[in-house]
Amino acid sequence: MTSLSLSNVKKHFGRVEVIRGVDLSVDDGEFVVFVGPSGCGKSTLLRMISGLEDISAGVLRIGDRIVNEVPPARRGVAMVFQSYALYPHLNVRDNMGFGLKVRKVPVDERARRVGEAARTLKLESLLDRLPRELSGGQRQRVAIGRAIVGNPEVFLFDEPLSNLDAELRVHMRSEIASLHKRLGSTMIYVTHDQIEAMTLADKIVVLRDGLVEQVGTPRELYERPDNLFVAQFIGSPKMNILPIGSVAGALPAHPYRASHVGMRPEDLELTDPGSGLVSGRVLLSEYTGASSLLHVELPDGEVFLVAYDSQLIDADTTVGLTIAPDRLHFFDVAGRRAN
Ligand SMILES: Nc1ncnc2c1ncn2[C@@H]1O[C@H](COP(=O)(O)OP(=O)(O)OP(=O)(O)O)[C@@H](O)[C@H]1O
Repeated sequence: MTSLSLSNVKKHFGRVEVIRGVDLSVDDGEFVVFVGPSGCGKSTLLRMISGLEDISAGVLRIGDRIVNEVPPARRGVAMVFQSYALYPHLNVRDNMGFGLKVRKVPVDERARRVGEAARTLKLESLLDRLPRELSGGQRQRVAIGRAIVGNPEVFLFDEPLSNLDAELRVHMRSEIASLHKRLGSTMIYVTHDQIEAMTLADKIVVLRDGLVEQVGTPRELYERPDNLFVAQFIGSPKMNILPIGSVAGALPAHPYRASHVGMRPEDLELTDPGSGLVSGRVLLSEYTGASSLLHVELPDGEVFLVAYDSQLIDADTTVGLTIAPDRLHFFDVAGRRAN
């Protein structure tokens, strides 16, 4: 277990700067998730922490050591990849023990650590199988097992579940959460999946274009996004945003110098046309089981998403939309949170 910090960390590939000055601290035992649009630098940042990419500028500390120049094997980190990266010709036992063998850990110590990791990950009955004889979820468990046996101070996960089908993802997600609880290790995890980020993270880091947009707990990011980008990135379906001018007359009095107002789909309620904040025409009503998602076209052509109970509403019906005043998110002209 250990803490970790990045100070003004940068990365150039040739003349292109893809990580443009990141400051971040990760506490001992914390589960931190990196999210952000494709190409924003999540994997690059993770690979810089692991030592697979060098650091162009800034300082990376793991524990109280500066590790910029420390080779990957000496950083006390272990990385789990999306592609599993198992050796196809080695069985599960040897895949898990490979790193220990390279480090010349004695045979019985190796066997003990592999046995313990296999028990933790319920792989005991599979130790003699080759990777091709395993399911995707079992392969990923072996990859995690290989990380565990090295007894790392920090686990790094690069989209470890994205090759799995939906059901297995949910299952493995809960396994990773319980692994974190059991080991208490520091973990950094890259994902595209909002639910993974929201459910696993103690702290989410939202990246955009090589910079940190906001760091916070899932609840902080969801309930008080710092800016328009985070407001629209976190949450699915995403937050509806309107220029303040289009609803100014209907908004409750407020002291904010705001240029945009945001409303989460699940905070909106239907009301009689003309009586709410805005009115619009139902374009589409999508039934998703537990709830429906209404697409409502406002007079200026904006389409609002509204999460609604399971009842469907006919297309072309005109509806009013209302929201509790304390559920409104205000943003200033620069896109920063105003309330
Ligand atoms: N070896 C490399 N050489 C040049 N450019 C690279 C290299 N690796 C990554 N990049 C660029 O750096 C930027 C960040 O890439 P990175 O893979 O870190 O993004 P990401 O957020 O993980 O994306 P994704 O979600 O699509 O996996 C991208 O613009 C990418 O094209």
